[in-house]
Amino acid sequence: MSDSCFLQALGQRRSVPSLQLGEPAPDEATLLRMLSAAVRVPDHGKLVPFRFLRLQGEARHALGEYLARRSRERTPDASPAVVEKDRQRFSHAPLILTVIARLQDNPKVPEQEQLLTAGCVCFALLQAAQGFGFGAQWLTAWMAYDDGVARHLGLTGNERIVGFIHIGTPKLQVPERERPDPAGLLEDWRP
Ligand SMILES: Cc1cc2nc3c(=O)[nH]c(=O)nc-3n(C[C@H](O)[C@H](O)[C@H](O)COP(=O)(O)O)c2cc1C
Repeated sequence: MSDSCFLQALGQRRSVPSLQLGEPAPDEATLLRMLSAAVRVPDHGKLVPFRFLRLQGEARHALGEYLARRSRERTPDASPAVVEKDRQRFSHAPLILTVIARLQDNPKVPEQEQLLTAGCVCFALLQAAQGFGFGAQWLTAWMAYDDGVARHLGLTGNERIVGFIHIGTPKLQVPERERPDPAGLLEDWRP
């Protein structure tokens, strides 16, 4: 990829809402190439403070059934529409990669940096998915922060869900949305 293609890709990155993601998902070889891109993140101390948990096929629907139960447990007066939304959350995109931060005690690398590295992995996955012609969206919602969900997915005590990266083939071209004006965010520090 020439520099200009690379810069063009950076300038065109956008998410595709999970509801608009359908089959096919990346095949195994493509997925591994996407993961190779995603693991090339800045990583202080080379701790590799992340791992991936793949959700695909029937496992997505089984997780949806659990989420519906958990949703009712958390909010007994949740409306049927809310519970149904939770049941369906993982049923749209054909592939969801759960990016899990593995937090380690390290005198030089605080937890925040390890979480940031795992966040970079999420962003790199979005870029890689788009680069391979797929669409992707980084979602969290309550299920990323719920202890019951974490246990259900087999996380250990030092692990955190940083994002569910929904990946598939876009069903439509997503319109551009307004972006911040970078010049307005830039200041010079003056002593
Ligand atoms: C950590 C994180 C969590 C997010 N969780 C959600 C979410 O639960 N629901 C949602 O609609 N968007 C969520 N988003 C926003 C989408 O990933 C995405 O940024 C948004 O759809 C706008 O698209 P864009 O990436 O093209 O700007 C989240 C973003 C981040 C960084």
